[in-house]
Amino acid sequence: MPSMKTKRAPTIRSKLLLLVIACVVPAALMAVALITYEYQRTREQLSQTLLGTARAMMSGVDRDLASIESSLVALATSPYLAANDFRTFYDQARQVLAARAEDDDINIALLDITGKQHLNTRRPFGAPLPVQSYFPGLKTIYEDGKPVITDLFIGQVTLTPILVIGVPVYINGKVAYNLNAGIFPQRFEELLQQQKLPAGWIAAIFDSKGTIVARTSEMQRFVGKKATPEIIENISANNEKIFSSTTYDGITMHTVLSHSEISNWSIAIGIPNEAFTLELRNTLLKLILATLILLAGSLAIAWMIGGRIAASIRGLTGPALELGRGKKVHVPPLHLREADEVGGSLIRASEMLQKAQHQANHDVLTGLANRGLFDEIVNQQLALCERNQTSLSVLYIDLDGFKAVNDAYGHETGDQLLCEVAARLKASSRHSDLVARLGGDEFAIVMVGTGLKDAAFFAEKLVESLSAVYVFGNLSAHISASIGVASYPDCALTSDALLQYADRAMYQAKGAGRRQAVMAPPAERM
Ligand SMILES: Nc1nc2c(ncn2[C@@H]2O[C@H](COP(=O)(O)OP(=O)(O)OP(=O)(O)O)[C@@H](O)[C@H]2O)c(=O)[nH]1
Repeated sequence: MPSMKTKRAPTIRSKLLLLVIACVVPAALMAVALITYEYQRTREQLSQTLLGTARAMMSGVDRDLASIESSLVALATSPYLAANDFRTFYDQARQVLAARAEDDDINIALLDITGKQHLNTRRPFGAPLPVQSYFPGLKTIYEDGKPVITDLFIGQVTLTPILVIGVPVYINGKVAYNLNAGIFPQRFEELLQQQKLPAGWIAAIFDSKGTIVARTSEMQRFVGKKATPEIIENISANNEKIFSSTTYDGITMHTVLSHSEISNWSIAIGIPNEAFTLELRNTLLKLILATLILLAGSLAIAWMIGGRIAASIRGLTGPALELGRGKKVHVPPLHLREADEVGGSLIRASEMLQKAQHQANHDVLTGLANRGLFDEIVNQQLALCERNQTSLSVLYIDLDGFKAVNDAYGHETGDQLLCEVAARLKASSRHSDLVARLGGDEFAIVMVGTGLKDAAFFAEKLVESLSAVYVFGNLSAHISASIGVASYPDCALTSDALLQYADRAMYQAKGAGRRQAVMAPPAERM
């Protein structure tokens, strides 16, 4: 026969643990996916909000520049310029600056085409001034007569980074001078600070070449410096952009950039990536921790419940074995409905088995032992008698005149009479004796530890008891009994022989006139 490897089936506990894992892990993964999705959404929303802020800041800068430019354009029409009255024009320019109270970081200068400064509000009128000033875009004012906003450069008077808005001054239809306003970058730093960005966030303004004009932090260190290549690359794209960049200090920033078509300047706002990811990481860590706690708790509960279920099921093992042995099954409460139901089924199966066993060994009408059981018990008891040197007697009982009762009162009354006979036999015999119905109106009794004489004495009494009138309602029946008695070891040594001799003696009783007991003679012993 081929060898068969039996694989051990998984336990309830392992199945429950698997169930818990199958429930908790997908839920946790789903939560991770949702949190990550939410994180991406928030990041996207924040990017859009930031872009809006950058756009608003950029137009604030544009408005500021435009306002300065328009003040200059108005001043450039001053009649004092045409009259070469620079002294009065100087005072007028100062008044314009004074009217713009917040503009102490602006100065006004008047230059001719050679770059000679005729006045500069940063110096008293008449004080020496650079004879050949130059700023980027100076020439174009004379060439195309249009205002210019320069990039950041080092001013000749202040020797610090500065930028200039220059407008043409027309005299007799020709550009005779350029009137310009020098603006310190600090003006834009203030504009950035007004936004009150959260700590760690950085905003910066860049001119058209990507030079840092203002920055929310470390202004002194960075002003006039070129932006990082990533920023410059995105500035040149001339668009609104959301991208990742790294600062000079090596901090990776989530950056938004807004570019102005008017000034050609740009504003960038950056949030450290760390600020973004830290929140996500913390949330994910909390989720993982919560999942682990939940998993551990659920596994512990599953382990406990699995143990209880297993104990309930194992509680059925004993009753199942009892059932197998044909014993009456007792099932204790198992505290699990299904196990209790199986236990109940085992009890019912045991009851059915017991009933079947009883039916196999007993007479259906009287409930007495049948011939099979009688033979079995006689054989068992004979073995004991042989070992213990004790005696045993068999009484073979046949009713006299029973057929007449059947015939006179019917079969049912005959049955009732047979039951009454059985009851009288049971009532007369000892607990240790076995009463059997061998068939029809024939009965037998095996009397353990009883010799031939005692058995014969008992048989005679039994004849009288069985011959007493039988009353069923208003019916009364008269029968009697003939009994043959045989004993071990006096008459026979085997069950068959004992029954045979008792039967023969019973026939002798019949032959002798019925209603009597006859002993099998010891002489007939085999
Ligand atoms: N009511 C009933 N009658 C049965 C049953 N089994 C057998 N009999 C009848 O019992 C009778 C037994 O026959 P006999 O032993 O000849 O009847 P008897 O009148 O006692 O005859 P003797 O033994 O010679 O006295 C038969 O008529 C059977 O049909 C039973 O279970 N119920």
